[in-house]
Amino acid sequence: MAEPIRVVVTGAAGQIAYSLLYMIARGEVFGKDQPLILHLLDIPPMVGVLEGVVMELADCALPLLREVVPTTDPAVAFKDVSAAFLVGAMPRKEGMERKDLLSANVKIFKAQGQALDKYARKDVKVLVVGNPANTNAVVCSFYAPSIPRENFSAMTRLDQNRATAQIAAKAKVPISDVKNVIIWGNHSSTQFPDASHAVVTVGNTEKPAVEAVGDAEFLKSSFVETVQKRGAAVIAARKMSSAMSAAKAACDHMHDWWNGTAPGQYVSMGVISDGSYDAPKDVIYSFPVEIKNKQWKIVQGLSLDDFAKSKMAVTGKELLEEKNEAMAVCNAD
Ligand SMILES: NC(=O)C1=CN([C@@H]2O[C@H](COP(=O)(O)OP(=O)(O)OC[C@H]3O[C@@H](n4cnc5c(N)ncnc54)[C@H](O)[C@@H]3O)[C@@H](O)[C@H]2O)C=CC1
Ligand SMILES: O=C(O)CCC(=O)C(=O)O
Repeated sequence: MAEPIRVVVTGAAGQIAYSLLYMIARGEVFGKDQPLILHLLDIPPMVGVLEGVVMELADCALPLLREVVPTTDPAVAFKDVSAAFLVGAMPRKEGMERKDLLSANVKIFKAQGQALDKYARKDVKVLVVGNPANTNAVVCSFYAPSIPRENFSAMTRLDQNRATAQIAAKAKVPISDVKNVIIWGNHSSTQFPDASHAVVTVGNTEKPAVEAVGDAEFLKSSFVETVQKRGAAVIAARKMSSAMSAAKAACDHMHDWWNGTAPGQYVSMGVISDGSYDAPKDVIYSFPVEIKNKQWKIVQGLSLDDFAKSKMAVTGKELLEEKNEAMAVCNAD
């Protein structure tokens, strides 16, 4: 069996981590023959809760889990990690936009970028979940200059999963028969969920989603709005933000980054923008990517109509504004 790898989850005493840790420790992300040492980071007031999480992980009796390291010290948490799930941050409450969290959360990601730079492996794969995820990821990368920018990503996989589920329900097919739905831009209400390149298997035939769904207007209106506002809808219903689905999406994201995407299939990830599709450069923008040998590549050459271009411009502009605001907060520190 392989040597254990070290994986850190921040916000380890929180609600997303409560689902996420079990999935990682079961082998659903890094494989069923990859032993793990889990580093759990939270803040001092949560030490008691963290102890309970450690007890429960032990009580799960998971063969791949070789060691658990609970800590409030970033130097311990990030030491030699191969993968980092940066979940720890304040979640929004009803009536807030995700960017309202910016000034509180961005400082966490500055400090964690600095700690990653100092203590983590240089090939660490970093997934930022804590909101505003794209902007936190850009900040984290900025403060970790010794780690390639390509190693920082933000989670839009939950949006992709939500969009895929909407299309599967509308086309009346199992979720596994829908692929290549794209999330462009920011993990916010300006994101653009795009089904125009998605493919649905009906019977034994692959069809464009627009044909399988049979309702082009739906794909441009209520589909887009439902996905954009799904996080808020869950908060309104649960009085807490999405957790089980967020944990599942984090596993999907890291799983595909680690293991690669199937031929002809792409997934959406917030990654450093090179200006593809006229997105602003140097923000973390969600693109469709293909992954091989743990390296993502933005899918090129997809056609965009004026509707798509206008939506993508709005979300790109928001990301630039968020980045400027975040850097101002960091510089004021
Ligand atoms: N990108 C996405 O699709 C999604 C993002 N989120 C975001 O994930 C974040 C976490 O959500 P939940 O787990 O529901 O929140 P939660 O409040 O249940 O847990 C957050 C945990 O982070 C800890 N924490 C705070 N500051 C920390 C620091 N400096 N270092 C380490 N830990 C720290 C808290 O003590 C708490 O235990 C929120 O910002 C939420 O908005 C949630 C769902 C989806
Ligand atoms: O919507 C939020 O602010 C919290 C959780 C989240 O990001 C989501 O459910 O998409």
